[in-house]
Amino acid sequence: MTAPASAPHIDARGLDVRFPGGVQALRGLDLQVPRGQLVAIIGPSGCGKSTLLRVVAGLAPASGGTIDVAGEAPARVRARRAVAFVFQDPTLLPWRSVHANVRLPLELARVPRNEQNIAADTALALVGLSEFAAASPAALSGGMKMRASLARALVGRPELLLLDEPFGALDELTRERLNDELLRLWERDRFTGLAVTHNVGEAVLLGDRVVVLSARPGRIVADLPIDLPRPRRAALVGTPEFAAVAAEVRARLRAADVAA
Ligand SMILES: Nc1ncnc2c1ncn2[C@@H]1O[C@H](COP(=O)(O)OP(=O)(O)OP(=O)(O)O)[C@@H](O)[C@H]1O
Repeated sequence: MTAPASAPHIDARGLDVRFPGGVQALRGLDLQVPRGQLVAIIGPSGCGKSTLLRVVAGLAPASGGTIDVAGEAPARVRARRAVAFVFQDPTLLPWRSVHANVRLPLELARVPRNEQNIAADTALALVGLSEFAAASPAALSGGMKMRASLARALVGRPELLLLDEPFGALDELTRERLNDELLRLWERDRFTGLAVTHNVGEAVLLGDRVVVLSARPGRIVADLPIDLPRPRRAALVGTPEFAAVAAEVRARLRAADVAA
């Protein structure tokens, strides 16, 4: 069953997550995300951001409330490979070439080999890694590994992309470049995206909205629309309009942290 096009792509209501040891990561979280929207999630350390992504991905169960993705249970969406995850660690398989890593999701989905190759070639070209298709992941820099990881996530054209602090381990310039690349990919595919970040500037640059979580147990304490024009690129970060929006987000984040 598919939800009507007007229904939110992600619909979490009263979401609770309590781990078996008793830690409550999320409490009463309500989040509705329309299809094609890019939402940045920010909050104090340990407030449940990764847990939220894991629940949306169908990798962890909710203990209370409801969560639907495209009108279905998240695990079903994962089973039909409509969701992709990008972590801080690019997790490339060292014994496979870059190309073989990128086509892996299609191989697992038993897509015909020629289609796998075409899609992997396209994804690698989009992230500027065509020349490294035959290389081993060990030959890539940190930024290039992350590009390969992005290409692998997007090779199957997922409806939903979950990003968990993906560029956090990279130097600032590489991070800027990758954010530009991510924005370009989103402009092409218009997937729905949830991006967890610790960086206020990154949240404002990427997000149609910035959702601020409270300290654990996480719930939404601010949901700020970001009305900066698109297409956006990292150069926007230096403008006064950007600085004003970022200052507002920073103030809300500080308030969430102090409330802890
Ligand atoms: N499998 C688990 N079992 C028990 N507790 C867990 C488990 N996973 C996470 N937690 C706890 O739940 C809370 C939320 O963790 P989570 O990783 O979602 O936070 P986060 O906001 O992503 O953190 P950070 O900003 O530091 O990356 C933390 O207190 C964490 O220790």
